[in-house]
Amino acid sequence: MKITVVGAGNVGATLAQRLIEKDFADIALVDVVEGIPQGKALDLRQSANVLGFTHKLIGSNSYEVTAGSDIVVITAGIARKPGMTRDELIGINARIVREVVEKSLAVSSNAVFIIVTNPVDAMTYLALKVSGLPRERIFGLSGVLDGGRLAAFIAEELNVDARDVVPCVMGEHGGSMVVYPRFTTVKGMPLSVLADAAKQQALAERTVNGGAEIVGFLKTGSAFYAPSASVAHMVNAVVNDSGTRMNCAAYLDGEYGLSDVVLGVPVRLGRRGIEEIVELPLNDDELAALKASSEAVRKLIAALNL
Ligand SMILES: NC(=O)C1=CN([C@@H]2O[C@H](COP(=O)(O)OP(=O)(O)OC[C@H]3O[C@@H](n4cnc5c(N)ncnc54)[C@H](O)[C@@H]3O)[C@@H](O)[C@H]2O)C=CC1
Ligand SMILES: O=C([O-])CC(=O)C(=O)O
Repeated sequence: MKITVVGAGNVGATLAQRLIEKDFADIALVDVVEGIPQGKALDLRQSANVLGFTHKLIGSNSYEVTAGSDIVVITAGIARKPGMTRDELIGINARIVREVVEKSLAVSSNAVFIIVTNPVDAMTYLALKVSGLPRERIFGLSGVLDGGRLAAFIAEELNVDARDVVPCVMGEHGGSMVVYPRFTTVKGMPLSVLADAAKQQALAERTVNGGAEIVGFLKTGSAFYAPSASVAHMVNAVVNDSGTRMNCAAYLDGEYGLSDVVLGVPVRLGRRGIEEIVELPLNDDELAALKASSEAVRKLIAALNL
């Protein structure tokens, strides 16, 4: 296996570290800034002796080293600062994602693409259109991260183990994201039963603002430990052809009554990418929230002028 990570910044470099330490694939780390991918890859390689991994890790400013990749993860782009929404990144990041998709695809025509760059739903849509690839092969990071945050907040609030939480956050990776208490469970019990309405509301609000909360602390950029762990979880499912269910930003073609839009929904991930889009039995209110979220993403997609 060979995995390319484009963008050797906070998310990309931490992801490269997580992946090389799993020792299941060669890793190519690419960035536009000279020296950064080379230096970070060299630094990581020097941990092989003590950590005991055997796969290759190369850093470069050129896509030659990425040729023949099975998976390409795109983290290239700018991150937001305090006071900004993810949407404000769209102009610069759309240009970057377009270029990265074209250059990566030219040398890895069979790869599965995982988009991280924000605003991720619109960037995943852009990547689909630029590449012309089937929707199974391009999807984005959203629900795994947002669900991980919800699980952390539930663990703190209800004094349970985060590992026992099966979270369900869908829709946009942005202000209109939707937390689904009926489909979020702790040891099989729905959050809608475990917590009163006010607590559910507070947990949902903190989840929706989870990214901004970290930006507020860090000041210079956004979260990267949980994001890189979330992408590694997605990569793992593809590498192992596991069929594991998780929520990702996927192109909808009639599912949930929505078409021609990218939105966070439950999917099964395997070697070919999205094996299945899972349609939960949402009630009218739950479906209305997902539709409203799709409208927010559609506005961003329209701004791409594709
Ligand atoms: N979808 C999600 O859940 C998440 C998305 N993100 C997004 O991921 C992106 C990256 O975040 P960070 O790693 O924290 O940012 P960062 O600023 O630490 O790293 C970004 C890297 O991209 C590189 N880059 C810029 N243009 C490039 C190009 N044309 N080709 C190759 N590399 C290029 C930069 O040189 C930099 O090293 C941001 O857009 C951020 O909003 C971050 C966390 C979660
Ligand atoms: O908040 C940001 O801008 C980065 C991101 O998407 C997240 O951490 O959820």
